[in-house]
Amino acid sequence: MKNKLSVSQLRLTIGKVAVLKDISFSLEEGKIYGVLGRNGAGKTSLLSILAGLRKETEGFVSYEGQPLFEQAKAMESIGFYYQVSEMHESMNAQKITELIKQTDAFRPNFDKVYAESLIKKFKLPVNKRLNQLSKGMQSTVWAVIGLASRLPVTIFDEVYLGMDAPTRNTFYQELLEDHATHPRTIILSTHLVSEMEHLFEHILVLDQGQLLIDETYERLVEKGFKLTGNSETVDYFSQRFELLNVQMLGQTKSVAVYGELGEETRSEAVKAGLEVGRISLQDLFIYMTKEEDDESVN
Ligand SMILES: Nc1ncnc2c1ncn2[C@@H]1O[C@H](COP(=O)(O)OP(=O)(O)OP(=O)(O)O)[C@@H](O)[C@H]1O
Repeated sequence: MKNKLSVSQLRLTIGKVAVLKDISFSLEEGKIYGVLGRNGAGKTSLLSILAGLRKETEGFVSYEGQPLFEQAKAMESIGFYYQVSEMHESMNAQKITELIKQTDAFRPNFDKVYAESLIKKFKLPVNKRLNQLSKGMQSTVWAVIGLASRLPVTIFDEVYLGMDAPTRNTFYQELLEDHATHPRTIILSTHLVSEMEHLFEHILVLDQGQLLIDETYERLVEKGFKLTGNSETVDYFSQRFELLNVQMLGQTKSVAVYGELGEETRSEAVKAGLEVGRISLQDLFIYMTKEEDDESVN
């Protein structure tokens, strides 16, 4: 598949703070990406660079092979939808109907009929101004605009945080259905890992400004697993992998590890009496991004 966006040795420094550190990856056409990271990991900073809204300090960011920043084609093709409170004041003074009309005029792929059907589905009051809506409703309006714009690259930076659970659920369903009929590159940043993981085809994990993981969803969840059993046997097998977490349950040891297990090692481990289990993406994310002094992770 063709690469849409590429990032090479990207660094972003703000003041004296190294916000993004030597990041390289490519995003393919038509895939849904999850960008995961704890608070302050650098998600918004990275996504605003991908949207061409911020310039990197060092490195190279390209859209379809051309430098991205201030490139007209990239600006027309990439949409960035983020948390409501940060949206521009003048936009928030508009009615939903006006916003739809305006978007229809400047986004060539915008599907007005689809937008109106979503507005109905989400029960949004079309004649109210955005700043008269609740935070969750405002987020939903931007999610609707983002979906119906059908841009080649759509970035949702935690736009769903203000929505309640049923609204988020409808948004996820719509996103999957619309992506199936109109494939395009979609990037979703979140820390709502367990509730959104079914959406992702590929995952990037950021941690303290570094890219920790760049992996397909399938391979990522396959590479995280748990070995449980006799302590010495667990140690013998787990030393071949990256150790993520250790738990002692009496004489039984349970470790979460990351790496290529392979069928041969799996059957050896099972033969040696170990239980080999899966770990959820959420746990994998927690283990990989925990800090030394985090007490919430045992
Ligand atoms: N304008 C700025 N001036 C100084 N530091 C900044 C600025 N913008 C971001 N940062 C710093 O960059 C780091 C990454 O911030 P960013 O907003 O990209 O993280 P995030 O992963 O999106 O976090 P969250 O999940 O909390 O929204 C943080 O340490 C933040 O304090």
